[in-house]
Amino acid sequence: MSNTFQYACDKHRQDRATIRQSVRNARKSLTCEEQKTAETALCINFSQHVKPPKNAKIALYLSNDGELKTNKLIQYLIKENHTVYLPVIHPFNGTTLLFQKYEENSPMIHNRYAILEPELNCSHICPLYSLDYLFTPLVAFDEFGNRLGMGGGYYDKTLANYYRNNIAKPIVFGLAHDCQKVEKLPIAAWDVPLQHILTPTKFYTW
Ligand SMILES: Nc1nc2c(c(=O)[nH]1)N(C=O)[C@@H](CNc1ccc(C(=O)N[C@@H](CCC(=O)O)C(=O)O)cc1)CN2
Ligand SMILES: Nc1ncnc2c1ncn2[C@@H]1O[C@H](COP(=O)(O)OP(=O)(O)OP(=O)(O)O)[C@@H](O)[C@H]1O
Repeated sequence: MSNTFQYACDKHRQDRATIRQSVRNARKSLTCEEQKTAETALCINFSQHVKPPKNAKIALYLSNDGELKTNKLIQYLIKENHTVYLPVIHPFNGTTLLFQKYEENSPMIHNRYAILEPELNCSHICPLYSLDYLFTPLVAFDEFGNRLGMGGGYYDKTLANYYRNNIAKPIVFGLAHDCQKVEKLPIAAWDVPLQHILTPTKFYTW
């Protein structure tokens, strides 16, 4: 590998890490009150812009690290007779995600990042292509629908074949606070762009 190419790669990685750190700090400094308001506004904005099919299968996540809280949205979706799925880090490869059905009384455990996930139960796993909607967490997004995550590459790896194979389902959304929007992200070849982003006040479509 040439020195120039190596320098460009290192710079790119460093730029992504800098944005990741500054946006993580911004969302973590939101007050409890701001988080609560955002969580309620998200439910309202969802019901105005997103019209799931009847009895839809919808993957979300449980919030961590200042992420937009999803608890109210999950309760709302269950009440509307949709089925909610949460990510579980794959027990064998440890690098991709499975999506497991979540109900109020589902047994939960902490994963390696101390994020709650359903205790693995193979009969409750939904194949990716049977999900109607997949809501991904993200650290930063830009006006082109690019997504920067926590840096584990879990969603990118899970969705790697998605666009290549031109698969219709699931529709992939990002969920974020408004303060997570940046002008332009330095993108990587493996980044999976989003079709929609929902924030407490906006709905973006590409
Ligand atoms: N709520 C939520 N769930 C999710 C994700 C997410 O971004 N948010 N993920 C999205 O992919 C996956 C988990 N990915 C994650 C990757 C890194 C860290 C994290 O906190 N990293 C620490 C360093 C941890 C270590 O030292 O091992 C850090 O950067 O401070 C958290 C989640 C699956 N579940
Ligand atoms: N499709 C893929 N195939 C192989 N490696 C991948 C793939 N996607 C991502 N990676 C690897 O994962 C690492 C982390 O990727 P990246 O920084 O884009 O994660 P992220 O999008 O921020 O995290 P996440 O998707 O977990 O929220 C990268 O260093 C890259 O090498």
